[in-house]
Amino acid sequence: MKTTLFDKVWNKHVVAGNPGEPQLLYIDLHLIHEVTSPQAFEGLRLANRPLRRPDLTFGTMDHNVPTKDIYNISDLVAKKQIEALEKNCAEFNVSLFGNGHDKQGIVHMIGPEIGVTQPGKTIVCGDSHTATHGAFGAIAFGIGTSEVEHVFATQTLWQTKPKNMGVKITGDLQKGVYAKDIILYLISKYGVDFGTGYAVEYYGSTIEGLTMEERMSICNMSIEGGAKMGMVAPDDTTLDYLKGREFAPKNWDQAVEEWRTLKTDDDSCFDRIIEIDAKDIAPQVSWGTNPGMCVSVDESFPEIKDENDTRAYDYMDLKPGGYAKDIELGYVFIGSCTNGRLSDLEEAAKIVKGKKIHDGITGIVVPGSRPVKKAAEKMGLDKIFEEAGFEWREPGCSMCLGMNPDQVPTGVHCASTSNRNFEGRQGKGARTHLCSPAMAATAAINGHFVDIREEMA
Ligand SMILES: CC(C)[C@H](C(=O)O)[C@@H](O)C(=O)O
Ligand code: SF4
Repeated sequence: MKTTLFDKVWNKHVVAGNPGEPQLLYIDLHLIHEVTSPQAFEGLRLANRPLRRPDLTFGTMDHNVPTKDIYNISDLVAKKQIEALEKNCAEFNVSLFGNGHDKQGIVHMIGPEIGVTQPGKTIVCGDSHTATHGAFGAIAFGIGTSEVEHVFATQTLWQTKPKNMGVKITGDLQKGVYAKDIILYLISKYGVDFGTGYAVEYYGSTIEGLTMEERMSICNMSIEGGAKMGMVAPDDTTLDYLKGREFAPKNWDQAVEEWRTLKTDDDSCFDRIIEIDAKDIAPQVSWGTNPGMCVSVDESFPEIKDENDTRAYDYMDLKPGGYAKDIELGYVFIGSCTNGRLSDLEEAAKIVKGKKIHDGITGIVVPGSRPVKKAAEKMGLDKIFEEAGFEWREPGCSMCLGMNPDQVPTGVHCASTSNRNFEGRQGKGARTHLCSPAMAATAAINGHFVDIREEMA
């Protein structure tokens, strides 16, 4: 029978349960961070149970860590969570990339970097952006703390199988349009719930032409479109990325042979298909308080349709009919698990090289992981950013969310390469505008958004 990539991976992992009912899945990789693991470890301890597969579990510190003075954690909750993770990983024998470790990074960066994120795996983490790992052709999704405990104890998880959706993107992207614009465009056009109840596979010539880092940016934000999982079928690009990484399979040829079978047989296997022509996508900027509230940079903000829109306009202090270029920016943040990878920093650095950030703009660049930081410094990117007036920081989630000292002040507008623009996301009263690294970098130089396509023409 013809099936999808998703079905193939799912079916290989079912341990118990019948189709149409919740099924027990075997979990190949469990990633953990300091925020959603403490209670799960406590549960194990109280039940006097061991952690079943420490060798399939990897921890990192990301959400709470300061990006300036990394060992000086003044927030008491943050400090407690960081210390708990350290203690728990030592006690349960879990590899931890703790504060200052040379493999430390945002949890969705470390898996691909060390090569544990692989095609055909089931990957979970107590974090909603786990779909990032689906870019490798894995089933990867976020779970809650009680599920984290279940995986600790059993290396399995009960799940109801979602339906299959294909998002087919074909054609060439315009110059100045990036993976981030693809996913923001998709969510703004089809809504923040288009993917609810589905596992989404991104495919088509545009996707095939993207690098792994770009595919990760797209899969990462599947959750902002309601889908718990986003996938791309493995191909030569995937293999090239993985080959030689620390945890890449030792029996490489055999693994590749199996990975080559991981693809959707044909379009008829999907329950729903969305088709997008890449040339229709312009650089995106969000104007409101969810990632679906986005416009093309040259398009005016939409009319008010409902109370959500009214509330969003009030919170953002913007009006229908306005334009992104007129937003008075105060902050620019380049980083996060969506756009804190080397190619994102390279793209932004190309734009700021030899220029100065605009008066009144605070700009910070935060590599998503220590390996990215190191690689960027080797290329001299840190110098380019610093000479332009940006702060160059230590890795972490940073200003993506207000769980650490990096926050946008109340009422200030921030051009941000992160993935969420909810009320208060970057700090109390902060006003977030989601965009690509290139758009954020140009905005920093100009003091407001500009159409990057014109700058590149
Ligand atoms: C703190 C964590 C549980 C949360 C998530 O699940 O995504 C965070 O990473 C986020 O991006 O909002
Ligand atoms: S960078 Fe942002 S989205 Fe990613 S895991 Fe951290 S807080 Fe969540």
